[in-house]
Amino acid sequence: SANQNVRTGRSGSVSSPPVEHNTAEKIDVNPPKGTRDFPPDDMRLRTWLFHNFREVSKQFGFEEVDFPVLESEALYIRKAGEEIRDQLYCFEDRGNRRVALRPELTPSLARLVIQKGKSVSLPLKWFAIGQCWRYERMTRGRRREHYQWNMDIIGVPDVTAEAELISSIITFFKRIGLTASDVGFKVSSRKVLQEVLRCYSVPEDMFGRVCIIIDKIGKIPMDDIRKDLQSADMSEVAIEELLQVLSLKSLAKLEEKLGASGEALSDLKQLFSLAEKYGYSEWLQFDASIVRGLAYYTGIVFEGFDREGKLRAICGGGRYDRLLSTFGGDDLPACGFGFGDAVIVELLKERGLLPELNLQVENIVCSLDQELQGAASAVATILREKGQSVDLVLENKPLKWVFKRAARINARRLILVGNAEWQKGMVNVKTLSTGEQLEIKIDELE
Ligand SMILES: Nc1ccc(Br)nc1
Repeated sequence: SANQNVRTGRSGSVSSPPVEHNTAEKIDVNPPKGTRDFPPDDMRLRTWLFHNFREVSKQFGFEEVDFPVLESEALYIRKAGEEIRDQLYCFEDRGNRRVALRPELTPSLARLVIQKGKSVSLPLKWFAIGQCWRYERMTRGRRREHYQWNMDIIGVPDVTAEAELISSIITFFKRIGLTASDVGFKVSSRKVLQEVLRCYSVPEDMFGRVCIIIDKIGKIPMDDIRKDLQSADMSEVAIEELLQVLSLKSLAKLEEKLGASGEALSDLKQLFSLAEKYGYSEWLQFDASIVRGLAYYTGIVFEGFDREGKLRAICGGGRYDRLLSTFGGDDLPACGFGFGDAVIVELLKERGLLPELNLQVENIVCSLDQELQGAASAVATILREKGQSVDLVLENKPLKWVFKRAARINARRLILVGNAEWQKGMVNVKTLSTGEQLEIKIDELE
């Protein structure tokens, strides 16, 4: 091009004349409140995390699924007073439809299962990694988006499904260097709550709401908990009995309280027995106070916690056998978990377990003469067609600049395309770790 003639040697070239002064109003270059960019370093860590999510999901025979980040608001309208409802990122679209950025993945999964109906064979073992949203007043300055790994088993009524899901999370923890000394699982069943409420004739339709109230223990004053329980038609006696049962941390004590015939106890006993067989008993503990904050759980619930007690729950899940029928579908037994991308990173930082992840490009290719830029592109193509990664230097740069870039991208080799060598059908290959330099025939490059 005409500009070509005015290029000044290696150091640089004349581009269009500089703008005298920039009159444009500077946009806010930060992402919207509560959201994150993922520049290369952060994106490498996220990719590493998601790779481990995927590897474990594959190891357990799960299939990946995905759903729109935008869903009908109706998926999340549950009357139990959940935080997820209070913080729904919802709006009316241009077609006057009430829609929401998904706050979690399970309702989408339930929707897809119903949509697929009889065309899929059970059990379904599906996993997804998706961005989830909440609209929270920025008073607490918390994030408004995070990525969640979900694994769900649809069509298995036995706690063998929950045992398998917990095993998959433990497999993930072990993969990234965490042990039972670092993290554990608190396990309970909502059937504990159900059995107590039945004893005190609390209406069944209060169940979800009572769970949400109980989940706030430790987050709001106990007086407010008691007031909320009273508003859920519970008597003083029922409330005290319930709070007493929720403080239990041993299955033996639970049996003393509820008797041996209830489903809660048999489910939990079976789960702990299966944990023994899987070899992960040391990771689990019974804790009746665990109810989780989603209204749709109906049975076993569990959450991963850091044993130092500094962080919020790492992950959580449980059985939700009635969710499909709330969407008008036929009920199917279902259980699953959600695992966020934030707390786990905080924990790995705490434990010094964040992986060293650097950009690694095998080759950097550069022409020593501007007439050989095309030749350099040809060399890059040859290497790439052999499956190698190449950073092709795209402008005339001083060698000092090239070496600096080679170091930054951790290139293994520097391929120099020079006139003399090119005339002989060769290039200069420098192994950067040893400094060894060889002239290699282009068709023998590998
Ligand atoms: N459900 C939800 C969504 C987004 C964030 Br951040 N936390 C929880």
